[in-house]
Amino acid sequence: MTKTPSNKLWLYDTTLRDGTQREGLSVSIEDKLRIAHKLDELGIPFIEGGWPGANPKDVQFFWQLRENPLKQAEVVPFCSTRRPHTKAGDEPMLQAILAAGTRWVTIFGKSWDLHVTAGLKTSLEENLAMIGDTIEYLRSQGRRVIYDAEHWFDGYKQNPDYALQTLKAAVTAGAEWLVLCDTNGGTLPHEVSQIVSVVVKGTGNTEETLSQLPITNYQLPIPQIGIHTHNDSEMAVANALAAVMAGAKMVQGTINGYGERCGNANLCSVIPNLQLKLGYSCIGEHQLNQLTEASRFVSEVVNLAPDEHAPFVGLSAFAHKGGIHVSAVERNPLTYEHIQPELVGNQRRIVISEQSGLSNVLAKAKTCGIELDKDHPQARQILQRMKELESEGYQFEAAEASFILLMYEALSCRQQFFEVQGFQVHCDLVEVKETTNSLATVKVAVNGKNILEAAEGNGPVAALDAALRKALVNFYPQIADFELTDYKVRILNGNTGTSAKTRALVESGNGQQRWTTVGVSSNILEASYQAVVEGLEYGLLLHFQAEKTLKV
Ligand SMILES: CC(=O)SCCNC(=O)CCNC(=O)[C@H](O)C(C)(C)COP(=O)(O)OP(=O)(O)OC[C@H]1O[C@@H](n2cnc3c(N)ncnc32)[C@H](O)[C@@H]1OP(=O)(O)O
Ligand SMILES: CC(=O)C(=O)O
Repeated sequence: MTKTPSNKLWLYDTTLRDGTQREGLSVSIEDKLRIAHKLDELGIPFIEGGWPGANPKDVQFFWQLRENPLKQAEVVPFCSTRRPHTKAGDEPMLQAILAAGTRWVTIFGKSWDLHVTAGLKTSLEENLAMIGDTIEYLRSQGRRVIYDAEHWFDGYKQNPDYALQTLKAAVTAGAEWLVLCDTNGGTLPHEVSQIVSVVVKGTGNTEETLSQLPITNYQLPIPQIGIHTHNDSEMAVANALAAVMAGAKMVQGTINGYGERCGNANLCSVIPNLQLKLGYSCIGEHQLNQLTEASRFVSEVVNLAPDEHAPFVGLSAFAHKGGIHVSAVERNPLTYEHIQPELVGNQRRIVISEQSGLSNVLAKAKTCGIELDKDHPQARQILQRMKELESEGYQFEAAEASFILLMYEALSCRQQFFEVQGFQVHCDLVEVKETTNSLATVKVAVNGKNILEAAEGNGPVAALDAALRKALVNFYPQIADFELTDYKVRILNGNTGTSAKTRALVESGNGQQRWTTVGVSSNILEASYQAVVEGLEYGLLLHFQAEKTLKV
């Protein structure tokens, strides 16, 4: 007999149901299966898989999951109560969730009298019967029931007596969890605290009473309270935390906060806040430190760019740019970090820019294996040169590879793999059916040999890149693995018309790593050429210095 720790919380992920109600997010069955297995690995105990009666994909999902079941999580289908004036047993939707073959099911019903009369167009009594009959029927079929009280907070504010009657109908019929939903996302944390406290007291399951009960194997007295919040007032996470602090034991949310309209409570923020700040127990420590990876995995699968500024799991969540910050963080990370990034699987990053001080340069040098200190004669020179270039339009925070080359240059250890002696680009403006319309010629010197090469491309930068590779590949065969993966151009002072300066950012890769280089000029080709050349140079540098630590 294990006594349930009073700090134990149950997470309920609805990425595969409410998350897919986000505009612009659509997943295949394979995507859903991959995400479900990832959430299972993360230790989420309840995973809402979809609404099987609503579309064929969700039916298939539950069938396919049986062939490759989850290790620890309960997968849960979701459905509404029966329709007005029907029999629960005759409802095809309820048959569909039974056919999903799960232990648990989630049913949502109406708490707000307005929704009953204006939405369902039925009587308040009939809505109570719909909730009760549906849950009773599912219980009679051997299912355990989570009841989502839709529009709970709005309903309670308008007509508390009726809202409480809906919960009573659910509990009397056998629901084990009552999940209070802030469906429209308009409730504020102080209201959530107050209203959840009322319901928790009503169940008799306050922290004081719970601590005196002989609770075994994580079984809590029935019913327990859960929370499901939406982010329309940007309060979803705060409201979920407020509900837990008022006694809720289940938190529903989604990875990356995906969900209808402005989204749901973001579990990537809810979990570390609960676990690291409030001392609740949700998932294992070894699972918490997979949170960043899980967040990025899900954004990759659903094909949405990750939010780089997301708390806890974003690329910038522990990125330090201001020189004052970097100086202090290098001495003690607590000065500018609210948690250790590694606890959630993230990492500290130092950003180089005109906001940098010497500390940024030293920290960045260290990540390249270069041991510099503040008294090193070249350290301040690197900082000053970088700031001068930033004032001319270069941007190193997005182009670390160019900054590293600049550092090597200042330290007189920049290896010259090749020297570009000139280039020409010819653009064919005549409309042709073929995609090729640019021709570049380059003159390069390698190891004292002069090479003249030409290549075509579907644009001038592609042609230039191809000509350079052609000229160099015989000397450096690894160049065959390099590819230009992204190219961005920004006009820096647009009000000067065609004489404006251009910044070109080129992202290159070698199949294992990616790096970005920058060029700036009033000539767009010249800016692109600088970035392309540095891209090739940095790729070679990575290749030749892969294992070498440079000591200056
Ligand atoms: C708060 C939430 O997020 S709830 C989940 C919302 N998610 C979705 O709606 C996604 C999946 N939905 C669907 O695929 C479809 O809407 C379906 C299959 C569920 C229903 O489709 P349709 O039968 O064509 O109905 P439609 O979508 O137009 O309207 C919803 C119906 O559900 C009824 N309904 C809404 N809530 C409930 C409820 N709690 N209990 C019973 N019926 C309900 C509405 O009254 C309406 O019925 P009516 O058309 O007989 O008046
Ligand atoms: C159930 C649900 O998704 C909601 O009320 O928002």
